[in-house]
Amino acid sequence: MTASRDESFISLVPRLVSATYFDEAATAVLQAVFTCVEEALADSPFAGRARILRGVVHLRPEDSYQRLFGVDRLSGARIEGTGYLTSGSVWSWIEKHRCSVSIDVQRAALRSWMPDGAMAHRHPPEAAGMPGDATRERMLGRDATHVHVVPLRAPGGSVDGMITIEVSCRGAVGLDLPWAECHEELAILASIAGAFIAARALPLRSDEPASPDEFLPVVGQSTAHLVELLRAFAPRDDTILITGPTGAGKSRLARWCHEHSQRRGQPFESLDLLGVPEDLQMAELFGWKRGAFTGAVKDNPGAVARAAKGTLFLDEIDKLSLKAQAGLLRFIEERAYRMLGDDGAGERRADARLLVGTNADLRAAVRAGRFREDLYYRINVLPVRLLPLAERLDELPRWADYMLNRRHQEADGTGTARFEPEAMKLLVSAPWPGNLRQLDNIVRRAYALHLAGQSGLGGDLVIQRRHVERALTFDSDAEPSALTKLLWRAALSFVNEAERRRGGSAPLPLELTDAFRGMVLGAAVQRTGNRDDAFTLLGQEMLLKNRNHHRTLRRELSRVREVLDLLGGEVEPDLLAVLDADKEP
Ligand SMILES: Nc1ncnc2c1ncn2[C@@H]1O[C@H](COP(=O)(O)OP(=O)(O)OP(=O)(O)O)[C@@H](O)[C@H]1O
Repeated sequence: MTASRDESFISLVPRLVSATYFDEAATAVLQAVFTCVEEALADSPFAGRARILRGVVHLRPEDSYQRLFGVDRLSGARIEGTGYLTSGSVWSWIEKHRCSVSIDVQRAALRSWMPDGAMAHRHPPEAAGMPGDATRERMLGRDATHVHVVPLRAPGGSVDGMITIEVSCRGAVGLDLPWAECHEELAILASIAGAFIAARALPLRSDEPASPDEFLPVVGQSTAHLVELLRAFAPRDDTILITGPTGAGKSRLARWCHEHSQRRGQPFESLDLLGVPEDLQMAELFGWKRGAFTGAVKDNPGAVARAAKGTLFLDEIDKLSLKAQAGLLRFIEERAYRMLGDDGAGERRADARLLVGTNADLRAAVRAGRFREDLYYRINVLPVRLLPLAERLDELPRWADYMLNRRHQEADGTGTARFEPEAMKLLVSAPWPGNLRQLDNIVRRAYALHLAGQSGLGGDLVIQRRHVERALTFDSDAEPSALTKLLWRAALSFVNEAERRRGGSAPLPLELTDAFRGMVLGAAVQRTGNRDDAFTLLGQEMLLKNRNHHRTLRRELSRVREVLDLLGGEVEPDLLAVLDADKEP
């Protein structure tokens, strides 16, 4: 190692230790990287012909959060936005193999420097790890003919990000820049950077604080860096994967991304896959032609077509069947799809930007074989994680105030509404497993309790501690809100089906929802194993007293049969067992 390389290594650690912001640390790392590469270039046949254009440090550990910072070598200017992100295929390749890669952009050749130092491969253009044509075009468009990517990884740890160096050397197409001479030193630099940067989760220095708006009314310290990132990601057309617990606000954040993209003003279509049975997912996504299946009485364009020119948010993506995963992958790769039952026109195309949400661990789903690995990497281009409310309590008072005032406006109240300090303290100290959705419910309940105790809506309104206390007591079991959510989803599924049958010979009238009573009774019989206990459990002692419950159960279950006959398809084995038992003499 030369003296100046030595120096840059030695000075790197204290600079990383004293850095308070991510960009300071990234700048220190990139300066050491530039020194290392420039010395290798100076000792090579490309001396004077090859020049470093820029370097980028990109942090993306475990999909939880990201930081991106780059430096233009010539001007020293900070590189903004995510336009310089190396492609998702490179990321998945280095993450999988923990190797550095060198890309000859014009020749579309890729060399992997495996960590054991022994192997170096060349790959044909279509091989895994190679950036796609569009990304290579973009690289060439900014004069980058050679790109070297090093995994950012603390010794022995997982891959937490990558360092990318872009070099311009038009005369070196098909020739190796001196990566062989410097890739090991770069790997050492990256491991020092990994140990200090990834572990410390340094914040981004933000010139302009993220400002709240209609779609994201509260941006506190906890989410400021996330919003910073999203401001960079939202305008791009890449897929954003929003992970986070239920009720944390993923759908709203997706809408925010749409409103901050060039597609704003175009359709925003949201499809929650939890509410769509697996055998209908392809149809809901890609549409169907009349007669494609029983009950398809008229054409339906599907979510992808409805989102054309705009954005499609697919929530609960982990619920996608393997068949629909294959369809979605094809749509992402080729923007092409086929409507169900469309044998004539065949292939259709739609330009829809994809945003996806999930509450599940998609990596675990990939390992378990429930989620396709290739699709995972396709949707995991820009992953962001929304924290549970319990981890952003600094924002809770503002959320509570915002939700209260929104409720007050909806109720046509005049003046302002606020929580007294003791009431707010109680909110901050409560557990929030249901996140923002639960908070919204509590706020609404406390508001209703307050109104119940006074005559009108006039004047300023102060919610007291006792109202919050009572609202929280009702809510002490988080289950009811989960049930409400599921009931709502069932209602949406029902309406979806009714829409599908609109105008057909077998419509879906509202009366069929009465079958729900029968299903609940059936579930209770199945759970308790005994009709008397089931009716007692559901507060029907009167029927038991008169011994009328057998007749009631029979009547309710016959409604269930009616719905099942109309809808067709598979029936849950437990429900089938209850129905069969009812037939027995
Ligand atoms: N930006 C926001 N503005 C106003 N209310 C919000 C916002 N984000 C979340 N909420 C409240 O939280 C509720 C849940 O939000 P959202 O549906 O976006 O969460 P989610 O994470 O997508 O939930 P799930 O995973 O259960 O679908 C909303 O109905 C609303 O009451």
